[in-house]
Amino acid sequence: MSQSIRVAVTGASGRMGQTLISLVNASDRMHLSGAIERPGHDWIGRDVGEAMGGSALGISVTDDAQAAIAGADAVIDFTAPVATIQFAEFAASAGIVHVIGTTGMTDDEIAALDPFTSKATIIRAGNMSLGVNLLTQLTKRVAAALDDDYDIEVIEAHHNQKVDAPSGTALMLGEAAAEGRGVKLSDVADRGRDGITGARKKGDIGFTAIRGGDIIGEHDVMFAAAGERIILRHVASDRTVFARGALKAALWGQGRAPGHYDMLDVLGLSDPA
Ligand SMILES: NC(=O)C1=CN([C@@H]2O[C@H](COP(=O)(O)OP(=O)(O)OC[C@H]3O[C@@H](n4cnc5c(N)ncnc54)[C@H](OP(=O)(O)O)[C@@H]3O)[C@@H](O)[C@H]2O)C=CC1
Ligand SMILES: O=C(O)C1=N[C@H](C(=O)O)C[C@H](O)C1
Repeated sequence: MSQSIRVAVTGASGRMGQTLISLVNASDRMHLSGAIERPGHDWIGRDVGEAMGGSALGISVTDDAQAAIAGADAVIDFTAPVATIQFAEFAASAGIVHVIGTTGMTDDEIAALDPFTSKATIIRAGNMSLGVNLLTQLTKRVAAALDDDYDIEVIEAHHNQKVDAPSGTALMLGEAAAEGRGVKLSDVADRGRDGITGARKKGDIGFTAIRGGDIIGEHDVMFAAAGERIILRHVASDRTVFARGALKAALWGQGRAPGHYDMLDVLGLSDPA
């Protein structure tokens, strides 16, 4: 049997942080070596299992991210863009795997990861579930098969605490649709309709974001034409679908050359070169 890998989790108190810690703890292929929160957080110094309302796990929550990352084989990070860039620097110094689920990163923030990809094995995706990654491939195929008589709309729904829109997943699906159509998403994205917008521009890819209650994550890609609509849909009803993908990525990255990968690489769903 291969050795159990050491995993540090950032944003330990967060929705994803807690889901990840539970799954890492239940895995026989990895164990929790660090639980990171920001300085001043009231979990700092507490046993993370107890802070989560369960039994002790023997790991105290720390605000020393650099030390926790240096003592891990992989860091799994679902936090916020500025924090993620800092964690990538620490992952590069340690030469380990950095699994990034954080969304809402601007193009400049994504580019800020570049210097670290020569030393860290970065695996980043706006959605780590198998279902959504498969859906991106289906979206690309359908978009390639249809002409622009079919208006493409991406509709997403999330809980009322989500801070970024459109969701990372919606942008992945929009990119896939644009790629299938042979256009650049930045040239055709319509991201904020309000007021007298005028008629829909042919060829645009529209985005709509719903926020409410405890919705975990729902995404539709609609292809709407005169007389018919095709709707591709993914519904997440449990955050473990994202966490399972992240754990898979942490394992896949072990021994892999430094670089910037995505979940299609991990899942073997990338198009052949
Ligand atoms: N790729 C995917 O499959 C998925 C991605 N996500 C993304 O993951 C991110 C987190 O989502 P979620 O867990 O719901 O959010 P939460 O707000 O529940 O958790 C975020 C955590 O990160 C912590 N954090 C923020 N900034 C820092 C920092 N500078 N240093 C250390 N910790 C920090 C927060 O601490 P504090 O409370 O003190 O701010 C909090 O504990 C979002 O970007 C979300 O879109 C979510 C689900 C799936
Ligand atoms: O913030 C969330 O909750 C989620 N974020 C990701 C996104 O922005 O797409 C993935 C998932 O939909 C949940």
